[in-house]
Amino acid sequence: MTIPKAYVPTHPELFVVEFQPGNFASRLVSLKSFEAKETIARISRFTRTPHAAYHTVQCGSALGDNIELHSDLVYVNHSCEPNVAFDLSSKDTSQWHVRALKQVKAGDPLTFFYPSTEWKMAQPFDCLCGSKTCLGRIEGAFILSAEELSSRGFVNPWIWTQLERKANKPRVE
Ligand SMILES: C[S@@+](CC[C@H](N)C(=O)[O-])C[C@H]1O[C@@H](n2cnc3c(N)ncnc32)[C@H](O)[C@@H]1O
Repeated sequence: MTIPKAYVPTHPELFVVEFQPGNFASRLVSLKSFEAKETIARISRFTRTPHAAYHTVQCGSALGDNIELHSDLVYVNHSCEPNVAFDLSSKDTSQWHVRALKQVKAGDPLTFFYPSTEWKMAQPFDCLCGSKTCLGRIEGAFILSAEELSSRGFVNPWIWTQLERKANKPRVE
């Protein structure tokens, strides 16, 4: 994504967006260090949308439970070994936040595990995270096992609910 014409940084004290030419190659880099479990930012600038897209984040298990981020947080890429969690588990949306899963140093790109929010992604992609436990194609949680999910630090509750539903669904022969 190239720099959008009207771009204004939303968290200039916390992050910088490194815009890269080419398809979806931009990323969000931390300007500060954070300890594991520390809250990095509230997820506060968003609107609900019924339409899932590559830039939306799922926030529940009902059809249309998606939010559109109107902040630099939209540039957080996926990693199979993420350093932050997008925690939208509270019923109180003012509690939704991004939290460090491990130590984050100034200069580190921020990454979260997309299947921790997304059951079935609108736009799957081949992961370039380069981690040892990289899953390859990222399509959402629906094709992953409980083991593959639970080793990523944090997964939102609706993903566990949807996984349970899938496991209890009678198979159609
Ligand atoms: C919400 S955007 C994140 C910001 C994006 N990098 C950009 O330049 O706009 C999500 C898209 O970024 C790309 N992306 C994110 N993480 C990736 C990864 N680990 N490997 C390859 N592409 C990734 C995918 O195209 C994905 O659909």
